[in-house]
Amino acid sequence: MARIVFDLDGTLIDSAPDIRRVANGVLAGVGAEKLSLEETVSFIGDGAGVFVHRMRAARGIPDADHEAMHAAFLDGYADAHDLTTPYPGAVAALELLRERGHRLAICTNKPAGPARAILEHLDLLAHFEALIGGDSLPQRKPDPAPLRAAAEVLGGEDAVLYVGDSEVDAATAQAAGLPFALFSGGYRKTEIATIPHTVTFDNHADLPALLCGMLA
Ligand SMILES: O=C(O)COP(=O)(O)O
Ligand SMILES: [Mg+2]
Repeated sequence: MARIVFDLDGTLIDSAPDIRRVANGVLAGVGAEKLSLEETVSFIGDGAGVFVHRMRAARGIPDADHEAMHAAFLDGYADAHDLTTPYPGAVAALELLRERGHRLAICTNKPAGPARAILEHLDLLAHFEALIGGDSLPQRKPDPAPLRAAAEVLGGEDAVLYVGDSEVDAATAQAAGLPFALFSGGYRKTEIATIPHTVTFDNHADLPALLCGMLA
């Protein structure tokens, strides 16, 4: 048995199209050019505030506009659901892990409200006993505190594994001293070989066996 903590965006769900739609609504509000999907993906990973900062930088929008754009972004984020899908095999993998008695949690840099809302919308929230978002603690990933907090909420003595898709997730697991499973098909920005990981996978159907191997 293990405590298995998952990242969310780019790991369990392909949420970039919804994030892009929200971002483009905010950009339209200030008369700026829209983001491509590739740009959107490249801005994801460090939470909503950093996302807004990166999109402003890309469009030359001044710091003075940050507060209003961040607020508008969070507003739209609250029900950004329609274009988001779980990765193929992810739901079955979560179900199997739970059947086997593992305890699951989420540690994401997405704000906790939108993270909870999208999981509820996809009927996945009940799989997770804990959810730590990018705004749940004063620290966010790659600080190890949110990952440790997610594991602590699960409680018990079982081993803790982290599953994620990005450089930030790898750094977080390293800082926490925990094994890390890297999904190669998410939103990473660099080559797999340069991202520290214990195992890597490109198909969620392989995840239960892989995680079992990490515990052996
Ligand atoms: O919202 C973000 O920037 C990142 O979200 P993630 O931590 O679930 O990948
Ligand atoms: Mg991610």
